[in-house]
Amino acid sequence: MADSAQAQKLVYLVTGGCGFLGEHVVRMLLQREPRLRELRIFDLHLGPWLEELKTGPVQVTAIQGDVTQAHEVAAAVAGAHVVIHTAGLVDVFGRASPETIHEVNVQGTQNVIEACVQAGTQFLVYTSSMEVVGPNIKGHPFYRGNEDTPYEAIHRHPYPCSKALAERLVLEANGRKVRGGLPLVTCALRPTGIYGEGHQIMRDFYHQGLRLGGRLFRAVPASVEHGRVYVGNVAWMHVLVARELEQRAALMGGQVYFCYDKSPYKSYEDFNMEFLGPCGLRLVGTRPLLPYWLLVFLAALNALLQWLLRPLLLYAPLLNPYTLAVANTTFTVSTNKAQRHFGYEPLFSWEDSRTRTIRWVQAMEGSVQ
Ligand SMILES: NC(=O)c1ccc[n+]([C@@H]2O[C@H](COP(=O)([O-])OP(=O)(O)OC[C@H]3O[C@@H](n4cnc5c(N)ncnc54)[C@H](O)[C@@H]3O)[C@@H](O)[C@H]2O)c1
Ligand SMILES: C[C@@H](CO)CCC[C@@H](C)[C@H]1CC[C@H]2[C@@H]3[C@H](O)C=C4C[C@@H](O)CC[C@]4(C)[C@H]3CC[C@]12C
Repeated sequence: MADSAQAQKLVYLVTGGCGFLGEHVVRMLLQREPRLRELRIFDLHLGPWLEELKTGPVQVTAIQGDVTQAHEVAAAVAGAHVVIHTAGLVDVFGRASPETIHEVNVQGTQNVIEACVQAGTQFLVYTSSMEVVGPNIKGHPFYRGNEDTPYEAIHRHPYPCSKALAERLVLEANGRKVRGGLPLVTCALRPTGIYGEGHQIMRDFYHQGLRLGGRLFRAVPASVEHGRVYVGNVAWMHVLVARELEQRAALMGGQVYFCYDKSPYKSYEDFNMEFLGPCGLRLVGTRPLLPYWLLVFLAALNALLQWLLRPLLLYAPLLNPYTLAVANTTFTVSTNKAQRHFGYEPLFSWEDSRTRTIRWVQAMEGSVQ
């Protein structure tokens, strides 16, 4: 008992800790980081599920705050040993303005970096995204690439632009002296499309399928591969990186790592059917039912309607020119950098990841099961 009390000395802060990924990171830290004394969870919106965490041996501190407010971030970071910065505005549907996306994702990240420097916090893990690399605006495929694969990363959409800028800030901050004179050690994790319990877009597809009488209609060719990774494995990578950053600062500082596991390479829609199929949905068509030019036209129409209706209401359907381009461009990773640098192995097998996700869909309100 005395040993474990002595070992529990670290204070972690997770920004965005109430989001889809953030909640998994929080729960994973509590399960798998024995050195934790206090876990601070910082988010714009705090979830009620946090209450159940407060009865355990680790002090759980919920902080309602906004990453764009430097003083709120500074107060949350003060005294923390490690910051895991997952907070972000994930918007590829035109819900938020480009300015707001920039403010949250870029200025928010700058605030986190400055807070670490001022507070003397030495370890910062940033949740980046595959979109920092691609797909690019030219629609070039990225086929089973790794962190060193040459690729023309050019973006126009506010979300990938903001993630790329924020990632650069984090990597450039590696080595800066924090209060007390020690160097800041940073790194960035780049998940591909995350899936698993709590995934809002999976929920949207499921409900859309139910509304369409248990059917979804194929829009993307089955040959287009889209990288996916299970949320539990992404969370586990964050926990491992945070743990190893101190011991392997010279190797890991300033590095980027794609998040990967054993999830199969498939098209976005075929991959979703791995979970939605067993829950009673059917994907109609072995080839896209509509020609590509018509989808491009519908996506452009949606963008126009969004613009026209903006003064009256928010029209933000799943299909727009950007989401169509992403879904239609092969982007998959094949790498072992995380295994080589910090011993990462996926914690959840593909079978486990699939079963857990199916159970979650089945438990959803309105489920056909
Ligand atoms: N979902 C994916 O497929 C995916 C893939 C790659 C990278 N990412 C990255 O992972 C991170 C988490 O994404 P997610 O899918 O869990 O999204 P999410 O929207 O579920 O979670 C983001 C969290 O950040 C919080 N947040 C937003 N603005 C904030 C602000 N101004 N101040 C404080 N908190 C704020 C939100 O309240 C939310 O809880 C993001 O940085 C995202 O860019 C996500
Ligand atoms: C053409 C439609 C017919 O069914 C399908 C549209 C699917 C899109 C809504 C999604 C296809 C690829 C997704 C993105 C990808 O998985 C990676 C992402 C990175 C991450 O940082 C944020 C989420 C996302 C942009 C994700 C969003 C939804 C898609 C564009």
